[in-house]
Amino acid sequence: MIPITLGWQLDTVTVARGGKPVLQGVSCQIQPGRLTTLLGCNGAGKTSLLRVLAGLLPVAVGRVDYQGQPLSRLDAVQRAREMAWVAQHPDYSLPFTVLEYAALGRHPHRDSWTPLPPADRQLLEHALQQVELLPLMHKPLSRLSGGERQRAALARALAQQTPCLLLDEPTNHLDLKHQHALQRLLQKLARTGRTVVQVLHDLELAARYSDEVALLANGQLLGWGRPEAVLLPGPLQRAYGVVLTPEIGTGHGMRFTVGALA
Ligand SMILES: Nc1ncnc2c1ncn2[C@@H]1O[C@H](COP(=O)(O)OP(=O)(O)OP(=O)(O)O)[C@@H](O)[C@H]1O
Repeated sequence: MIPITLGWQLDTVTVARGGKPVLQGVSCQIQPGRLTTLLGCNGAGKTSLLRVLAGLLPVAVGRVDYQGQPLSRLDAVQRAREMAWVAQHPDYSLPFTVLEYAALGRHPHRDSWTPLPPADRQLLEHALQQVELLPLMHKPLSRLSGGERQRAALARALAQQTPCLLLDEPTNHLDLKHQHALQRLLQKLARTGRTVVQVLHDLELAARYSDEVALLANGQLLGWGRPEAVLLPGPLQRAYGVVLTPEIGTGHGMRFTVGALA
């Protein structure tokens, strides 16, 4: 029987950057309807893995399938209709207002030379509302705070209306309230069938909201699954090089106590 494969299926993926392996033998399946968080220390390979999922980084060895087909069969426009991408450092140098910047998300769906149809305008306003930026829609990007710019990048991705969202440290620059609001929004999007994959550094935020976490170290996958099954003292120490003691809280995910630093 042929297994039904949805989302991404990675089989022993190895990737090199600058002649050095940055992902080694990574195998996993990312299914729709889940919020998945990639964790690990600086340089562990999280962004590289996210770029592989987006089709932005060639795979030296192994196989990446998306919706049961090799991902490489999709061209850039097809990928942009399937996956919205928020980079770790989005380009905010464009001389655009917030609304114009968010409208970039509609490009994969239309001819750039046609005016924005009314339905697109509604989508954009909804996306801006989801990240609480509607009151700033006519403000130039150059005059936004760091957190407001980050939310503009998220609005652009939401406006793209893709089945999948790939977000590299989407909580960068966000205050506490907006970090939690964003995680709740991502959880809600996953509940409606979207595939959401993000990179985070905050273990407690990841454990509280993610359906699944992936723990990476030196380009290898140490674990993939429910946060409480993966974020255990042994793998955490291997991944972060510090003693981390997890505690399962009541209704609020997990807490992590950091031991003495060497
Ligand atoms: N453009 C590049 N050329 C060569 N090597 C790169 C490039 N980008 C990243 N690397 C290397 O690939 C490895 C993995 O980097 P990656 O960006 O995937 O890590 P990360 O887990 O996302 O780290 P961080 O938490 O610091 O963002 C690192 O050793 C890094 O130095």
